[in-house]
Amino acid sequence: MKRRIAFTGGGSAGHVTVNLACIPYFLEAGWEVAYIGSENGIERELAQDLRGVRYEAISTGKLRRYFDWKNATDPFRVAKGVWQATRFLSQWKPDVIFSKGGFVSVPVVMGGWLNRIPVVIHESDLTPGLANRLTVPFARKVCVTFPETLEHLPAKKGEWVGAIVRDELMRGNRERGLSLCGFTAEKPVILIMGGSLGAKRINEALRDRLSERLQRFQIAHICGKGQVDDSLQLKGYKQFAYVKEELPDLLAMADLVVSRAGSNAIFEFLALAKPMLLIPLSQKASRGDQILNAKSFERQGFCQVLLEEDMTQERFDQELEKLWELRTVYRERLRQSQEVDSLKRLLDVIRQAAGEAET
Ligand SMILES: CC(=O)N[C@H]1[C@@H](OP(=O)(O)OP(=O)(O)OC[C@H]2O[C@@H](n3ccc(=O)[nH]c3=O)[C@H](O)[C@@H]2O)O[C@H](CO)[C@@H](O)[C@@H]1O
Repeated sequence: MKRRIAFTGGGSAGHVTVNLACIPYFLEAGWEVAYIGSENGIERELAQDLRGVRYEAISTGKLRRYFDWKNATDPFRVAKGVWQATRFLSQWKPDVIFSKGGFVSVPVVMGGWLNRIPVVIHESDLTPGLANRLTVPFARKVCVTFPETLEHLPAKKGEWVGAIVRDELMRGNRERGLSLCGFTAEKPVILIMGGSLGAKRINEALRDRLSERLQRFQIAHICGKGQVDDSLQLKGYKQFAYVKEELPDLLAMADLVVSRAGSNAIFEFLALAKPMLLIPLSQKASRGDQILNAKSFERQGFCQVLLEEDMTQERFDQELEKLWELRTVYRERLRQSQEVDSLKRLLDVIRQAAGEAET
C-alpha cells in the first residue's frame, strides 16, 4: 500500500509555504498526500489546486488575543473541527501528520493524537506560536528554525532543522521581473513586502512620499489583499495584492528588500542574499515574535531594523539610503552565511516519524 501523509497549517501564508516546499518531495517518492485546512483560509487558495493533493476542509476557530463576540462561538467551531479531522484521519489513515501551525492545525493535531498517528510540528519563529504551544504535547517531534527555540521545548521533542526555503525561489530571473513590472535595468529596485497579509503601516509610510522616492528607486510593492491603490499609477511603481509564481522573478529583480519580519520571508531573503530593512510587526499587534526574529538577524549583521514606533518619514528614507550604501557589505555577509540541507533534515524527521528508515 502507498504511504500517506497529511499536511496542515494555515491562516497566513507563513503557515503554508513550508508545506508547499515539502509536498513535491513526497509526491515524487510516491506518497499519497492530503492537506487539511480551513474552508476559507489562504491555505485553501494555495493548496487545493495542487496536482496530486487531496484538500480536506474542516471547521476552525481563531485563537484571538483580543475581545470579539466570536470568541464565544469559536470553541464550538474548533470542537466541530476536531470531530471532522478525527473522522477523516481515522478513515484515510495517514502514516504521519506534518503540522506547520496556525489555528487550523490545532484540531488536526488533536485528531491525529486521538488516532495514534505520529505528528511532526514545524515552528518558524524564535518563540513558538500559540497554536504550536497548544499542540506540542500531542506531537512526536518539533522541528525548529532558530537554535534558540529549543530552550522553549521539551528536550526529547525539539529538533533543529533550520529554515525551509522553497526551491523555486532560487530560480527567478531578473529580466522577467523587470519586464513584469515595466521597470528599466538602469535604476535600482526595491521590493516592499508587507508579510503575506500586507502591512498597512508600511503601505502608508511608503505612499506618503512615494513620488520623491521614485526619483531615486523603482518600487515593486506587495501590499496585501484589498490594499492596492488604483489611483497610484506612477512610472516605476508597481503594486501587487499577493504574488504566487511571479515571486522568484520579483526577488531576482530586487536590489533591496523592505519587509515585515515573518520568519519564512526573512530566511528567503537570507538564502537569496538580499540586503534587507526589516520593520517587524509591533508588540502591540502581536506576541512580538517578529521583533525577536528581526533582532536575531540584526545581531548576526544580516539586516537593518526599524521599529514601528521609531518610523518617521525621515528615518525611513535614512534607512533606505544606508541600506543602499551598504548593499555590497550586506550581500557578502549574507552569501557567507548560507545554511544548507534544512529541507533534507526536515524530510528525514518526518519520514522517521512515519516509521521509514532514513534514506
Ligand atoms: C501577521 C502574522 O501573524 N504574521 C506571522 C506570519 O507571517 P506571514 O504569513 O507573513 O509569514 P512569513 O513572512 O513567515 O511567510 C510569508 C510567506 O509567504 C510568501 N509570500 C508572501 C507574499 C506574497 O505575495 N507571496 C508569497 O508567496 C513568502 O515568500 C513567505 O514564504 O507567520 C510568520 C511565521 O510563523 C510569523 O513570523 C509572522 O509573525
